[in-house]
This record gives sequence, structure tokens and C-alpha cells, in this order.
Amino acid sequence: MDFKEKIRVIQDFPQPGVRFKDVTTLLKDGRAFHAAIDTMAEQVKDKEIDLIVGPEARGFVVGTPLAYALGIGFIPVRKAGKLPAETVEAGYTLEYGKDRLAIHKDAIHPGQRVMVVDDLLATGGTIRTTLDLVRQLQGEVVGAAFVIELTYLNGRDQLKDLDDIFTLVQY
Ligand SMILES: O=P(O)(O)OC[C@H]1O[C@H](OP(=O)(O)OP(=O)(O)O)[C@H](O)[C@@H]1O
Ligand SMILES: Nc1ncnc2[nH]cnc12
Repeated sequence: MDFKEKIRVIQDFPQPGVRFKDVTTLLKDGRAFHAAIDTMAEQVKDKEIDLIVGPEARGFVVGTPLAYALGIGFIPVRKAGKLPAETVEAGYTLEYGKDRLAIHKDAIHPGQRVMVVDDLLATGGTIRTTLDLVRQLQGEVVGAAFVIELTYLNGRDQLKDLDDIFTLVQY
């Protein structure tokens, strides 16, 4: 399956100079969506993962079906102020802005094996923060998986301490 062909690119969104990779055009194609999740599940299935952790919002769209396919749990990382129980938080910057992320304090038990998942790796700020939140809860991060990687933004530099990084489509 040529996943890249399914992803629409919008010039100058959300601000001038950004070439936005629109994953919604892949998601609306049932065969492509299914194949993308199945391919990711195949790549990570031997990593003995206990939990998938994904950041709001597009990380949910990829992380939850992947967790379902693997038969394991999904933990949401949300923008600060959205989760109802006690949280830990961390701040980050991204290609076009700044934000604060949070995770429920009781979401992960110490030593649980976690794969962090998002639709897209750009500067790496979002996934680095997600990973740091998991480690604050003493989860063991066994890798990271994405549908899309923007190699020109060098997000992998933020993930040098991870052995395994899986991406389906590179720009
Ligand atoms: O590697 P980075 O530079 O951190 O960028 C990648 C992040 O940016 C996008 O999310 P965004 O913050 O736009 O939020 P959304 O998922 O709610 O649209 C994307 O879904 C990743 O989470
Ligand atoms: N260029 C881009 N396209 C889509 N999502 C993004 N998140 C950060 N940079 C992005």
C-alpha cells in the first residue's frame, strides 16, 4: 500500500511556510486506515508492550486502534486542564506553537512497558514530552511509532535514547 499517496499536503497551514500533512485523507479510506494500523501492529507486536500512550488529538486516532489491534490498553495524554483525576504535566513547543500536556498519575504502574504513538513526528516536542510524562510515572518506554515522519525537522534527535522508532511514511 502506498500510504504517502493517501496523505494530502496543504501549503501554508496553519501558518505561512508550513506544509501541513493532512492524515484525514488516509483515515477516510477504510482500506488504507486498516492497512496502516495493521502494518504498525505487525512492526511492534514482538515488543511485549503493556500499554500504548498517545497525545491529543491525532495520537488518539492512531493509538487507540493500534492498542485495540494488539489487545492492550490505551492511555491518553491530553492538553493540560482536560483530564479529570490527578495528573502530572509538562510543557513543550512544536512546529507552530506551544502547549502543556498532562497524564493521569495512576495511568501507568512502575515498570509497565509502553509504546508512545502519534500520527506524526515533526520537531519531536510532543512525543518527547509524552515520553517524559511516561517516565515520570516510571513506565518503561520501549519505542515510538508514527504514521508520518517529517525528517527535515529532525524529530529523531529528541528520541536518541529510544532503540526503536517506527514510521510508515517519510517526507
Ligand atoms: O513533533 P512535533 O513538532 O511536536 O509535532 C507533532 C505534533 O503536532 C501535531 O499535533 P498538534 O499539536 O497540531 O495537535 P492536534 O493533534 O490536536 O491537531 C501532531 O498530531 C503531533 O502530535
Ligand atoms: N507539517 C505538519 N503537518 C501536520 N501536522 C503537523 N504537526 C506539526 N507539524 C505538522
